Amino acid sequence: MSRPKVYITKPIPAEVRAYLDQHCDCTQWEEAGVAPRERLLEAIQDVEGLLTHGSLVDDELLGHAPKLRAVSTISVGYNHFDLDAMRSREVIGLHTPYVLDDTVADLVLALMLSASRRIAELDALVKAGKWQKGSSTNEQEHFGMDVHHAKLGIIGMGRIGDAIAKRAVHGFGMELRYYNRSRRPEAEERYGAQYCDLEELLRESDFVVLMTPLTPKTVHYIRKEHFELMKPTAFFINASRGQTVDEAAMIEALQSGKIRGAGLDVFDVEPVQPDNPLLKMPNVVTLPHIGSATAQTRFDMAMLAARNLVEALNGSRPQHVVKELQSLLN
Ligand SMILES: NC(=O)c1ccc[n+]([C@@H]2O[C@H](COP(=O)([O-])OP(=O)(O)OC[C@H]3O[C@@H](n4cnc5c(N)ncnc54)[C@H](O)[C@@H]3O)[C@@H](O)[C@H]2O)c1
Ligand SMILES: O=C(O)[C@H](O)CO
Repeated sequence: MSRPKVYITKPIPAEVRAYLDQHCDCTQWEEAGVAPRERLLEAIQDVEGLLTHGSLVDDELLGHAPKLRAVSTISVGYNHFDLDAMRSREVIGLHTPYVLDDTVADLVLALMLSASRRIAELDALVKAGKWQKGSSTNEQEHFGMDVHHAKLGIIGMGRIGDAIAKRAVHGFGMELRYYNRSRRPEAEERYGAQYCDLEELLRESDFVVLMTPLTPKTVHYIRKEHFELMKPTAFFINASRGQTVDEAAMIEALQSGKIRGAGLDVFDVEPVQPDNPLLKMPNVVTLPHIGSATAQTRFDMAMLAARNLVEALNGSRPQHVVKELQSLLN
């Protein structure tokens, strides 16, 4: 039986490549980063499978790959898939749920703690030699806000939301509200979480965490009117996608003191532009989209994505097809 041809759009761990080589004829982008669009379009003319990370999979790309049957992304988010184009060309899309939940949840807690206890700001102060003699953590200039026993609101209570809830409630004794597309009785039972509407969540929470996927319905999901509902002492944490928030409205809310601070792993434009006002705000913690970026978790994601692709190409029923394309399996 002939082996399916696969293109890999970015360097992957040797062990994952060795696994793929057992099942497929692979070609890989060997340089740093991700294959640039033009090179990618040239490379996929003959392939049946694509292993990728964030490359836009749209009608143009699919038109360059007439034999393509499956695209497997090394991410749980798949907002870079044009689902209509994939459905109409019968190309299956696969992603990597579950394996990164704990790692991303750890980072969300780190953002909450860093923003509210001013870790990055005060680290910079100490390193700049500006820790004045006589000042101590008891002095008001270094005060922050408590995370423990504060009120947390999670928007998008899915796999990662659940892992955040576990840490926040069981570890930090936080009081939890959540807003989700549908109610999650198991989260209510496990964490004493209270389901409420978005407005109540924003009004009541000391920390608002946004964890929805980016879909046509969640573009600028959190906007000016939402920041206006939040407490002036509240922190806004975004580890979903930059476009789920109206960034200009968030900047205005931070500049005018409508909210106290923010912890951001994602931005409207990535890498974030150097002139973005968020980068000048001491009350905002900024990270370069590293939610899942530990060596073990990135390895697990790459291996899962490779297994997903092999399953899809060898005719067995793949487990991690994105839900909008599962009808292609029937
Ligand atoms: N910063 C990072 O590095 C990083 C890492 C992993 C995931 N993410 C992002 O986090 C997202 C969530 O991942 P997950 O595995 O928890 O996904 P998930 O599907 O398990 O959870 C998402 C939740 O959001 C809810 N939701 C969807 N649309 C909604 C809407 N319009 N209103 C209210 N709720 C809505 C869903 O019902 C679901 O419960 C990913 O899609 C990705 O964009 C970011
Ligand atoms: O969606 C994901 O898995 C992360 O954002 C990494 O890209």
